[in-house]
Amino acid sequence: MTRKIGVIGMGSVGSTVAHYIVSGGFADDLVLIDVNEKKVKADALDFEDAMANLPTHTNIAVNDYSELADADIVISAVGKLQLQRDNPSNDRFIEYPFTQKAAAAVAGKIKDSGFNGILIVITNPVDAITSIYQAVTGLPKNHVIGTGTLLDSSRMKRAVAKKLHIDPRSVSGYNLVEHGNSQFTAWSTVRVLGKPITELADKEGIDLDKIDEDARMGGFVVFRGKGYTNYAIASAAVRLADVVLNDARTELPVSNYREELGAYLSYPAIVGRDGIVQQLQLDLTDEELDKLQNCATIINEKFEESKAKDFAVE
Ligand SMILES: NC(=O)c1ccc[n+]([C@@H]2O[C@H](COP(=O)([O-])OP(=O)(O)OC[C@H]3O[C@@H](n4cnc5c(N)ncnc54)[C@H](O)[C@@H]3O)[C@@H](O)[C@H]2O)c1
Repeated sequence: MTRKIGVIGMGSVGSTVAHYIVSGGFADDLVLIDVNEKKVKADALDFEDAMANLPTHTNIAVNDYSELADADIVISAVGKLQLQRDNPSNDRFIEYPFTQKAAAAVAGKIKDSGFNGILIVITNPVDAITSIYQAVTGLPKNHVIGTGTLLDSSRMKRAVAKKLHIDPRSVSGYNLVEHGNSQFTAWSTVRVLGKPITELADKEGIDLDKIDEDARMGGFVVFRGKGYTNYAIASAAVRLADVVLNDARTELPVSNYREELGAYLSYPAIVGRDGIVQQLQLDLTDEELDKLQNCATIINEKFEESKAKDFAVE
């Protein structure tokens, strides 16, 4: 069975996603799409020039939506990060006036291609944009997934792991709800060194509030350093794609539609070839439950305000 992935939007993020896919051999066929034809063609040629020195081969098609008809996965990295550079705000909604329209247009083309796989959304503000992609493509809700707080959770793991001088993969637990300012680390879910972190924090001198803030603002620290972020998000998106391709049924904190909260938001789910195959129910503390409800309300309000639902296709 061949593995086919489409990447739409070849800016800093999309081109890093594509490079990771090509260099890691995650797909047999790769479709690259961008309105900036010069850039996407140049990237495709650059990848093909890498092929002779790579361990695996990838077939690459450029700017052809019809190629998505039989793709397993499409990844949206469409965006306009210049808006963030022009208006430094620490708020991912700064891109929304552009991305809501771009996502709706791209989603229409994905739908017209006959694509029937799993759509992974990176474009910010990711929870609201994931809703738009689902509404316009009409794909089942469990087939449209935002990378959500998979990235923020890995930022939290990095901060905890550095404090304890261990591998971030030896930290488990989640940042929840919005890939944005209302997110929070659900400390009741975080375990390390075989214990709940809440039992270790005082003894090890770990300031949980500071790490929570670190995870929330980590992206902006990287952004201020180089004007974009790419490696960590590309790793998260390609991991998610690989979990789908392998039908791995991995527990991941990704943006998925939670019926009881009426929104796409990050909450751990089991992910496999059929997208979100099982939704989890965490035992959160009362304080965390309050934060969760508050974040869900914020996400819903922002989505309503934007009139993004106008993009829904009946
Ligand atoms: N979810 C996350 O954790 C996360 C992390 C980092 C970045 N992002 C987001 O990912 C997106 C991409 O980031 P970036 O730094 O690569 O931005 P960028 O501005 O460098 O690149 C965006 C690309 O999208 C292309 N594009 C725009 N409209 C398009 C359309 N209609 N069809 C096809 N291509 C189109 C542009 O030509 C450009 O090449 C942004 O929205 C950014 O905020 C999300």
